[in-house]
Formats: sequence, C-alpha cells, structure tokens
Amino acid sequence: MVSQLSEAVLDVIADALVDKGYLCLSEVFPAELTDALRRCLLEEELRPAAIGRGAEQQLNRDIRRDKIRWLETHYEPDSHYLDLMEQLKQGLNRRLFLGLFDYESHYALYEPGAFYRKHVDALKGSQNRILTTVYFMNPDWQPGQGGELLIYDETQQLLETVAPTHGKLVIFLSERFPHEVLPTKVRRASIAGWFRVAGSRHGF
Ligand SMILES: O=C(O)CCC(=O)C(=O)O
Ligand SMILES: [Fe+2]
Repeated sequence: MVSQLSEAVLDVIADALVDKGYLCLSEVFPAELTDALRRCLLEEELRPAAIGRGAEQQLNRDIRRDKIRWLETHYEPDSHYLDLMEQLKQGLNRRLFLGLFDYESHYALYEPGAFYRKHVDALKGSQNRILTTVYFMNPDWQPGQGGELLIYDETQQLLETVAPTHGKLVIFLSERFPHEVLPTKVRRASIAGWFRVAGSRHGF
C-alpha cells in the first residue's frame, strides 16, 4: 500500500496554517489505512500516558487518562502513516520554510470515561514541538458519544469543536492552541504526533 499526499492537499494545508494556524481535513488518507491503524492500535499493548519529562515524568490521572503506544516502523500501518507524515513534513518545509526536522507520534486509546484536560503541546519558546497532528480512527462515532477535541485560541476562546470521526486529520501550530479532549462515552482511538525542529529535545 503506497499513497501520496497530493500537491493540492499540501497547498490547502499550508494555506490554512498561514491563515488560521490550524485546520481539519477529512478523508485525506486511504480508508484501508485508517482501518489498519485502528486494528493495529487495538491489537498491541498500550501503556498509561505520562506527563512531564525525564525525572519529572509522572502519571497524572487528573490531567489525562488515555493509554498510548509510540509508533514503530516495523508495524506496516505505522510505517505507512509515518511515510505520509514525512511527505507532509517535506511539503510544508518546501512551502513554509518551517525547518521541520523530525516527527514523533503515538497511538492513544481513550476508554469510556477517559479525557485529556486543556493543555498546550509545546513549552513556550522551547522550539520543542512546532506542529501537532491528530488523526482519528473511530468508524462508529456518533454525536452524543463525547470525546470531541476542543481547540481554543490564546485568549482561551473556543475556536472549534472537532468530532473525532474516522479518517479526520487535525493539524495546528503546537504553541498557539490550547486544546482538550472531552470525556468520551465510547472507546476513542487517535494518533497524536509532533513535528520538531533540529536540536530540540525528545519528549514533552
Ligand atoms: O486525541 C486527541 O484528540 C488529542 C490528544 C492530545 O491533545 C495530545 O495527545 O496531546
Ligand atoms: Fe495535545
């Protein structure tokens, strides 16, 4: 399975990042890939997500309750997804000169009752994480089931309520947009990822 992000899609993404700093796109990746990613997430072992870095790292069930697994290239769906993200990186670097250098990403499973409180993905000024991506794999999601991703601006005004529907990709500038995952009533699957610039430290 080989897929290509078209120049037209890359143009749309680059334009939205310049205009608004974020965007949501549906069905940019093949449906078989979305299904395969979900299967791969559910088949492999996950660990409770941690917050903080190095020695400060702590499990904080008040802040987030998802379980995660970092993507690894030896899994076929992971490798395919990472290949698409590499295309995204190159396409955005060509258009916006962001100097995106590497990408880290993890699967996240939110079991019923799980959430992720409002946070920003990048430490201000650290150049740690530049661009966040979130991809949803929830074929049966219905309104009323919760788990929406809320995106705020820097003054904490709500900008967007994003339904976590199958095959939706959300991209935003990591430092600029506080966001949260509302408590979900059903199993909710996603992949969160971050592009970083060269020389930045690994992890959050
Ligand atoms: O799964 C999501 O909708 C976003 C998760 C998130 O914000 C994160 O992992 O930093
Ligand atoms: Fe986040």
